[in-house]
Amino acid sequence: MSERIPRRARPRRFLMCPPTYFAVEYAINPWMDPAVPVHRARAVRQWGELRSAVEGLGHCVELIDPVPGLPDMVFAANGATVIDGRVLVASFRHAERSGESSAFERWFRGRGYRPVLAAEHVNEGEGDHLRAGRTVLAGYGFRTERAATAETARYFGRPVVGLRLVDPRFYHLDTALAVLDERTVMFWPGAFTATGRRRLAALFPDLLAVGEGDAECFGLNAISDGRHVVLPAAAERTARLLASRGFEPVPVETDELAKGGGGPKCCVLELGAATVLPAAA
Ligand SMILES: CN(C)C(=N)NCCC[C@H](N)C(=O)O
Repeated sequence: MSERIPRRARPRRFLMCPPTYFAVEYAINPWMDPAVPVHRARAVRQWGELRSAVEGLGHCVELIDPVPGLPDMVFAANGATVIDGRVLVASFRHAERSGESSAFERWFRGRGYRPVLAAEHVNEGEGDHLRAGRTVLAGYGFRTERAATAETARYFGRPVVGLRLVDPRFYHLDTALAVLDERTVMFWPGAFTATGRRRLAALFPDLLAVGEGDAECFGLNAISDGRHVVLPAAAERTARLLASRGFEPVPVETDELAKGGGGPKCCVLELGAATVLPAAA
């Protein structure tokens, strides 16, 4: 199953937030250590390269203004979940990030998105909600709460499959699993319960397991358009696995941003399909 499968890129629109105020001033995940210096200029450069890589694949990037005092806002994927133009604005687990909700809500309302709803339950947006065809995979346990699953299903009118996360290093679903296309998912099995692993196996004919080492360098925090997969350069085994399946890995350096506990996917929030054709497809 593999190299011969023709992979088709789907152009998307993404929302990103420049890391103007990026810093590690508190620790709300196991990767953050305020004692380790952050080189903001390097983070800004890596973020710029990520943006260029995404745009270079033919995707559109829109920007939200960063807000002083919200150093994690660069991880825009957490700001909301957007499906078919409906917006469910995140409600953050930690007070340190709660100010981001109103910034994202204002952005969506200002751009004319409707409806826009502030989530009632703790719900960290696309960090824990990944689409696979009509189904939404919903991680819960560390950030998003289990009750959010029902709210997400009601609001979007889509089947939502809850997946409990069990390893605190992989506190958001998109640190432990990447949807490559409607039938192909890659994941690190150790981040899930036996029930979760069974659910994934039942849903995806092509379920690719990656090793713990690549998961630890955020190799699963990848952006797939169905053909190209943007992922951290350090995840070399994952890149080889993807290539063997006919995907085109696009490595980027994001180790400075990783000090905040995220990778490439954390920095982009999907807004929907783009109308332009991808240059690289
Ligand atoms: C995949 N996504 C969106 C993430 N994993 N987000 C990174 C969030 C990092 C932030 N310091 C936090 O701990 O919330």
